[in-house]
Amino acid sequence: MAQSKDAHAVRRGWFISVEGIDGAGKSSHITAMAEALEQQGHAVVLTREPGGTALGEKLRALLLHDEMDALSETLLAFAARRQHLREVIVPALARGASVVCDRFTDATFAYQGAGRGVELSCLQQLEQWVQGDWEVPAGPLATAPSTALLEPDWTLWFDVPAEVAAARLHNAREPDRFEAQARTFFERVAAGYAKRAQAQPQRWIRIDSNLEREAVRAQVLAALQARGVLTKES
Ligand SMILES: Nc1ncnc2c1ncn2[C@@H]1O[C@H](COP(=O)(O)OP(=O)(O)OP(=O)(O)O)[C@@H](O)[C@H]1O
Ligand SMILES: Cc1cn([C@H]2C[C@H](O)[C@@H](COP(=O)(O)O)O2)c(=O)[nH]c1=O
Repeated sequence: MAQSKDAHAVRRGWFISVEGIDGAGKSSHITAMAEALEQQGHAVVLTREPGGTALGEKLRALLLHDEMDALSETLLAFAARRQHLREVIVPALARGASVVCDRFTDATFAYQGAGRGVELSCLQQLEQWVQGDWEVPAGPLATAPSTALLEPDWTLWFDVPAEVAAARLHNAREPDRFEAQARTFFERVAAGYAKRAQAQPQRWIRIDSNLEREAVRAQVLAALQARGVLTKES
């Protein structure tokens, strides 16, 4: 029987991003999430933004430690992202691996957009330039390769009040340039995430991170199981 060309096409893996204000507690769960995927037979690339490539890690050091204006921050975040897509994310998805990314473009909309006040139209233009021209196989949620913006299939958003996050970070480590920001900055960033989540509810998974670590972990697993990313035995 003749088969369509699509029947032989490689399907790409999951593209999952993880977001939240600094101190939300996401790092505590990302490795466990990647391990759970691996245990169920997925090849997984665990990576982060800014970073994930040699250039990206240099840009990360600048972003986290050097003073600069908000537009410079935005441009560096997108430059790191472009290289990350070229070297790591797109090749991984193309060979069928899943990508778990500690922050992606939603962080730029939340931190530089809502936090610093960079214009939405500027962020949207950069997003289109950086994420708009990749050819990757269809994702697990799609029936055909998409020519639209390359963005995560799922975004786990660790939501916690700014004062709880600040209390968690207090004395936890030497603060970087973002972690040293005032509470009001993180309230704006949190509102920025909430707005993004409201605009694209099909992609966003809100995790109530204002709970004991074990309860947060249970929510993460349940959310991924409910969406068929993980099977029940994880
Ligand atoms: N559920 C929790 N309850 C209490 N403390 C927590 C919880 N989760 C994480 N922490 C603690 O809060 C601090 C920040 O956690 P973590 O580094 O995982 O946050 P993060 O969201 O990854 O932050 P950042 O984005 O700044 O790296 C750490 O000291 C961690 O041990
Ligand atoms: C991708 C991205 C990140 N940031 C900020 C957010 C955090 O404060 C740091 C990264 O630190 P983490 O410990 O890895 O969470 O960078 C940003 O401002 N804009 C971005 O696009």
